[in-house]
Amino acid sequence: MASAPFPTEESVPPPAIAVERLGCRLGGRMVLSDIGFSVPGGEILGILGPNGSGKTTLLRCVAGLQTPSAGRVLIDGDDPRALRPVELARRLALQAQDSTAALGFTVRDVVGMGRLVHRRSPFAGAGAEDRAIVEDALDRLELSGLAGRAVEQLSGGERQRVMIARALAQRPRILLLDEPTNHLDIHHRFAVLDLVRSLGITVVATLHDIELAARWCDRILLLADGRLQADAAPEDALTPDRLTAVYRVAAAVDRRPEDGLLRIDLSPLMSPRTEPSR
Ligand SMILES: Nc1ncnc2c1ncn2[C@@H]1O[C@H](COP(=O)(O)OP(=O)(O)OP(=O)(O)O)[C@@H](O)[C@H]1O
Repeated sequence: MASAPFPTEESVPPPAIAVERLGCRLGGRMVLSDIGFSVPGGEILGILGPNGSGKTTLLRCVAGLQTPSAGRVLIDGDDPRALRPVELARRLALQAQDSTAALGFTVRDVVGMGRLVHRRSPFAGAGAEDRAIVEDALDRLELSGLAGRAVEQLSGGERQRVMIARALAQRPRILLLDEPTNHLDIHHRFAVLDLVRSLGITVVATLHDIELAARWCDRILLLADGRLQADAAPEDALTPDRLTAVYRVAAAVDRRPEDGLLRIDLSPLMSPRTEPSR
């Protein structure tokens, strides 16, 4: 009987992202210490943690925009800072929170910027395929009606969708999202996260909405003070005790009886000052 070849070390692909003993010093302070994890291709990883815990810095290290002070990041086995910018941008797109670089352009122009890394030369114009991909990204993010509008004339949520559309137009294998839902109304939160999941690509997203993250992510990294507190499936990472320790809130976690989705109820910790008087 013919047997399948046993995978050798060379034939096993590296994880899409590997982070090894990463440390990052900013302003004379270690804002990330001893962070290690890997992300297999196709996984959706959420990075959660309180303000200032290091989520954006970690995402910037993965994107090759921030040089670590210790350890390393590998994208498909390569150091992102050693790759040519165009090569890195074909593998990985970052949707950052800041959209100021888009000001002065129309929505369609900004989404079209995602195609620049695929041009054969910097002087080549957009081809039919580029234009089709841009229209598809506009349509998916419900932006077709705003395509001719200047970005500065958009609301915060519309602008956020433009930056996501631009990242999608880049057609990356890895998508890094920095708080992709913070300006979005509830319809667009679900729509954008469903859309991203449907792409089947590797995604790393920083998120503040704990329940949304629990339902959407395959795995959660929980950060506090620049250190990893958990790296596990949502139900194992987001335990009531851990949520209380990290976020300083009271937490109850259970599953909705109708569909088994995680339900996370958060409330302020009772202190003598906030306790209602009888
Ligand atoms: N350029 C910088 N120089 C010095 N310190 C910085 C710099 N950028 C960020 N920091 C500090 O690093 C820490 C981590 O910041 P980071 O933006 O990664 O946190 P975060 O978890 O994304 O926060 P938030 O939830 O508020 O967006 C914070 O204490 C922040 O003040």
